[in-house]
Amino acid sequence: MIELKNIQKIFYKNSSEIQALKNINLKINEGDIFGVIGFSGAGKSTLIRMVNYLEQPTFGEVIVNDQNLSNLSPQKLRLLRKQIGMIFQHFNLLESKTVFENVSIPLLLEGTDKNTIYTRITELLNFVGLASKADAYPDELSGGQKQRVGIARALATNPFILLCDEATSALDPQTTGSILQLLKEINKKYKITILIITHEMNVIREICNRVAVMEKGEIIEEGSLLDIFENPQQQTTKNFIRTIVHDEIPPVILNTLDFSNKNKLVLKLKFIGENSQQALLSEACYQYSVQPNILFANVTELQGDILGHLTVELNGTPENIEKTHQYLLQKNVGIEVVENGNHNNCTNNQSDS
Ligand SMILES: Nc1ncnc2c1ncn2[C@@H]1O[C@H](COP(=O)(O)OP(=O)(O)OP(=O)(O)O)[C@@H](O)[C@H]1O
Repeated sequence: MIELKNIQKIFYKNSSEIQALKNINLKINEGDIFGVIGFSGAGKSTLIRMVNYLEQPTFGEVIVNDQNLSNLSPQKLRLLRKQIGMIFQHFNLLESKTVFENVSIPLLLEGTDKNTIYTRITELLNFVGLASKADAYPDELSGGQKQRVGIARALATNPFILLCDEATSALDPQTTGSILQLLKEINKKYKITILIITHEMNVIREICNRVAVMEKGEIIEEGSLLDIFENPQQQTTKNFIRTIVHDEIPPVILNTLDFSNKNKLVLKLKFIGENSQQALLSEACYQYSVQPNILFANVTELQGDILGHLTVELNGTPENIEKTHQYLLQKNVGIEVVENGNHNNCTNNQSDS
């Protein structure tokens, strides 16, 4: 559906070069809600603007629906752009036009007749929940309502791709949630592939099925939502995840632990999917006569999957503690041994710092 091949983008400013994108390779499949996350300056906006060729690569190819954009005539590029909708952080509405008029703009530019426009815009305003605001002006709307207008306008020409440029960054958490649900509905109902750029991990968690993490113009990590949350490889990815998944032992608890006592072992356990439902820890402790002392627990929902974090102090003989440890490993529980307050001894599929 969308493919970026060996993309580089260099901006020239005051006789110096800014390498905004370096060797970007990315494939977005039909039906994806694909999220690109990165800090400010990572290159996200430049990347998303490649897809509708608002920004052209210095090197590399952009392929959309099997068409190499660099080979398209200006007329064919204009036609393709009509099929790629875009929404923005600051909505980009015309303040002097009503809601109805703002949403109509793409159809007016196409020369669509008035009756068709009326039917289509009425349908879209109903869909985004703004039928009663058709005659209102943007300054009479809340941020969330303005973004709904932006979404209706982006859908007016029946696009097959929707690009979302920090679409919820100016909204409060509750409004963000409702806009994200609307995007999910659009993806399902109209079968529109969605590419979202954001600096908020919550946006990724709520609706994306695939994720790429960007840093300094490069994609440093990519995978399914569960892959990224379960086994992040890069420090930046881990930092983003920690903005919403709290898996650190609070210092006030950490300071009470005695790491030199051989009859105690502190483990940080990660449960995924079905494992999270099972009483694996209590089974193991019961079997090997070990007393668990739960220090910290947290459960995160990832669009139907469960990711659980549990930090536990095992109390028993060193042999029984080791048997309990091995039992949990065999059950595919992600485990880190916490030593001296550092959980750097990875004993399963973990690679945390
Ligand atoms: N038109 C331009 N001219 C010169 N430099 C640019 C231009 N557009 C972007 N850049 C530079 O390219 C780099 C990537 O910018 P970009 O806006 O793509 O990052 P971003 O991840 O979207 O950041 P933000 O979230 O702050 O918008 C930055 O160093 C930026 O200053």
